[in-house]
Amino acid sequence: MAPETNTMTSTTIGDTILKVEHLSMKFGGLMAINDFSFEARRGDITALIGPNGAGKTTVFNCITGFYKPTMGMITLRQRDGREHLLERLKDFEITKSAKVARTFQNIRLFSGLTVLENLLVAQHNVLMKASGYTILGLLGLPTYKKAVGASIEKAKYWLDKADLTDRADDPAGDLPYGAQRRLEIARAMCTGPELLCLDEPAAGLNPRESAALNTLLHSIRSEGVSILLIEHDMSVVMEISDHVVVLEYGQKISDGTPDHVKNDPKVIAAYLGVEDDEVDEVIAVELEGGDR
Ligand SMILES: Nc1ncnc2c1ncn2[C@@H]1O[C@H](COP(=O)(O)OP(=O)(O)OP(=O)(O)O)[C@@H](O)[C@H]1O
Repeated sequence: MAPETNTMTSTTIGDTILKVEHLSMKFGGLMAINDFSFEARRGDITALIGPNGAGKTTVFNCITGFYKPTMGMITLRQRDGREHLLERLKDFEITKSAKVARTFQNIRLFSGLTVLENLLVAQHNVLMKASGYTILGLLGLPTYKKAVGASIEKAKYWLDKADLTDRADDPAGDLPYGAQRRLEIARAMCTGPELLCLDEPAAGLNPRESAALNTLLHSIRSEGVSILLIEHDMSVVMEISDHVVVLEYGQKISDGTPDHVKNDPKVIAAYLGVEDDEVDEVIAVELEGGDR
């Protein structure tokens, strides 16, 4: 069990951790997200998929405080029952108070710092709090020393989970691409999130790296941490997700289990690039196919 990570119990499985209601985001004349609602359940891996430009990253940016939505409500419900309206919080409060962590499409590590240092820097907030924000605290307070010990334990734990222990002292920038992706996720886990948002974590990975990523995500889920994922690689989505939500042109077109979504004619039409007025035709053909 990860240091300070809560255990998943029967009372917490299956309840809602994130509720997005009537979310809209307008950029000038472009309605990037239009009245979009969905829920992510605690302990699930929820995937947000859709064609290029559908609005997936915009939704992530609204959830994690990088954008203020034009309209809508985003509620994060913590294990202890506390609720946070994310659209009202600043991005750092979303990480610190609501316990939402994220990674980005492009890797954002401290490439000159070692792998271990990247994981310790992520725990800066906890360490500073334990120091009482004073130099005396840094030098002598027992609470600070205890917090340092706990941070190192947590870093070691996630190094192991991300299969990076043997690279702990190497500069992060020297790691192969797939290992850098896992380090980013391990670093996000060191902030102690309840919800982890991953923007295309499998992009650019080879099959072996992709399998290592899946193992890491499964182990995160087994700790009771919920995952919200944007992903283009359908084999990753279908293999690891409990729940899939599909966006097209900023609107939800499907929502359900991977099997449900995979067989949804609207999703098939969206991915095949069928025009709106041809969707009914595609659906009819699919339904006929289903009857055979
Ligand atoms: N800051 C911005 N200013 C103006 N338009 C934006 C901004 N961010 C996103 N958009 C537009 O909003 C729409 C949705 O973009 P978004 O990046 O959210 O889609 P996406 O589904 O994540 O795409 P991809 O799969 O290609 O990453 C696009 O038309 C995009 O050009």
